[in-house]
Amino acid sequence: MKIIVDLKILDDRLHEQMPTYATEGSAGLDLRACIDAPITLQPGDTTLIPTGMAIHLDNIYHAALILPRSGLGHKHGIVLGNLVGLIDSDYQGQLMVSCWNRGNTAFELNPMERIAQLVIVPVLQADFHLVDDFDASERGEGGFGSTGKH
Ligand SMILES: O=c1ccn([C@H]2C[C@H](O)[C@@H](COP(=O)(O)OP(=O)(O)OP(=O)(O)O)O2)c(=O)[nH]1
Ligand SMILES: [Mg+2]
Repeated sequence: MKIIVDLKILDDRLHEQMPTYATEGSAGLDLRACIDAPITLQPGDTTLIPTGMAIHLDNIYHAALILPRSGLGHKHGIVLGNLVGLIDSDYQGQLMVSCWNRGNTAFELNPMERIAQLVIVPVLQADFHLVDDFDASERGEGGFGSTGKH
């Protein structure tokens, strides 16, 4: 489904490099590192990177997720310090990416490099109905491998 989302550009360089879906079927928009000079991320380092943009989803049934890019994560160990970023629908600040070098070699992050991706997702909010017992389900309380390995 397509929705319209308010977006503010906070870094002029983005006017030339607006976030776009790379292909018609892309789920994520790549976010760029709006930094002024290259940053070297040593193994184990985590640093907060500004993306130069803000969005206001303005709908309690929408959220956005910041996810790693698979190439950076798999080949270079560059993932997110918070594993996944959750952007609330009422957040109006700059989108920030916590960049973590979980690998064992240094990584140079260059200005305007695509570092992570943003996926907009639907959300359900719950009102909780307190109960003493649940209606029985097939799984019950089994988890953590309770169904076996194969
Ligand atoms: O990777 C991220 C994660 C969060 N945020 C922004 C948007 C989000 O709506 C806000 C708060 O995020 P979260 O609720 O995950 O952080 P918190 O540590 O619980 O902070 P708060 O007390 O502000 O909710 O920070 C980012 O820009 N990037
Ligand atoms: Mg929070």
